[in-house]
Amino acid sequence: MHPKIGALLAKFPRIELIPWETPIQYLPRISEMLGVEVYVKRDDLTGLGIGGNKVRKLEFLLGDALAKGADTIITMGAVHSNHAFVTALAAKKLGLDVVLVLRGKETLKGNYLLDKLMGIETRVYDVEKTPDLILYAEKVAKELEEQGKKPYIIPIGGASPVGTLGYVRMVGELSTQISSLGLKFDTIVDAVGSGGTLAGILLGLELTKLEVEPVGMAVGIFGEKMMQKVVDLARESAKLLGVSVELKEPRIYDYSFGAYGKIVREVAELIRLVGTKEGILLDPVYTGKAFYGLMDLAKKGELGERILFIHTGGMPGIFHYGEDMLRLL
Ligand SMILES: Cc1ncc(COP(=O)(O)O)c(CNC2(C(=O)O)CC2)c1O
Repeated sequence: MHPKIGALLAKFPRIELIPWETPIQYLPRISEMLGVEVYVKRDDLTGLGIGGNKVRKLEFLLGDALAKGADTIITMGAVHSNHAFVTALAAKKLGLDVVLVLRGKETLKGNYLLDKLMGIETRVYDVEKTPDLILYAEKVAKELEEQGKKPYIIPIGGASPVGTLGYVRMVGELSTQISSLGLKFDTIVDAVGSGGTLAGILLGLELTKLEVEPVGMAVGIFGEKMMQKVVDLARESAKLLGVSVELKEPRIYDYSFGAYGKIVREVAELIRLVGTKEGILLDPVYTGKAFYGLMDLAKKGELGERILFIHTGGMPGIFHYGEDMLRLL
């Protein structure tokens, strides 16, 4: 762990949910296809339940919830939400109650099937966008308070200054890994949904002075608001840490293929390619779109000679949308 990052984060309550460092893996056959070196940081292997990037954020978010005496966790997402399921599983593991406030159709596939299998309480609402759920989540919190419970609301994707510390810590872990491997990366690429992961990477790179350019691949329609959210989150986390930093806007590209959650043939083909070439499974909502963007830009020479992809998990999405993808292949 980078000493400066370790020292800064030591003052925040953190529950260890990831008992190891996630590995960095070279992708020889994808690298050969692209003519540049591609590595992947296996944050799909963070280990709690379905793993993924949210577990890093939850170490600090659930640490904060417990420090504040919470007994019930509320969070939000689409019914296919990786974040919602892994939050619920971590909360249950820590002996906390949990209510998931979700949007969409109750489909017993992927994460929603896991929610039900684990006996997690879900409230599903027919709203357009996940932020529309905030009001419902606040109502659930009020209802719980009237029952004498102490609820703690985790925002969509865990995208808050406290949650962002999870990816500041990831960069602290990464910096010692790459110096012992003697590797220097030109770019670090991740999927952008609620923006917290990229925000943490942005701040972590600034604090460690690691000379790697962060590049985001937005999987929802990307607009100026998203960029602002990433930079604001990084700034608020810096304030939380009590550090003043100069933060440059990262490059963020729109690889949503027109809409968040839209299942497209190009990504189904990409998932099959990476799966059969490297034995690594990507998902159709997040990491498949982000890796498509990585390959697209790498072919144009826009990501440098050595690229690190953060595999942020999302496996259940393959089972939620598997039939849709098969019909496209
Ligand atoms: C597998 C996977 N990879 C990347 C991301 C994007 O991370 P950020 O939300 O931190 O930008 C998600 C998010 N998922 C959300 C969810 O509800 O699951 C927050 C949107 C993800 O699940």
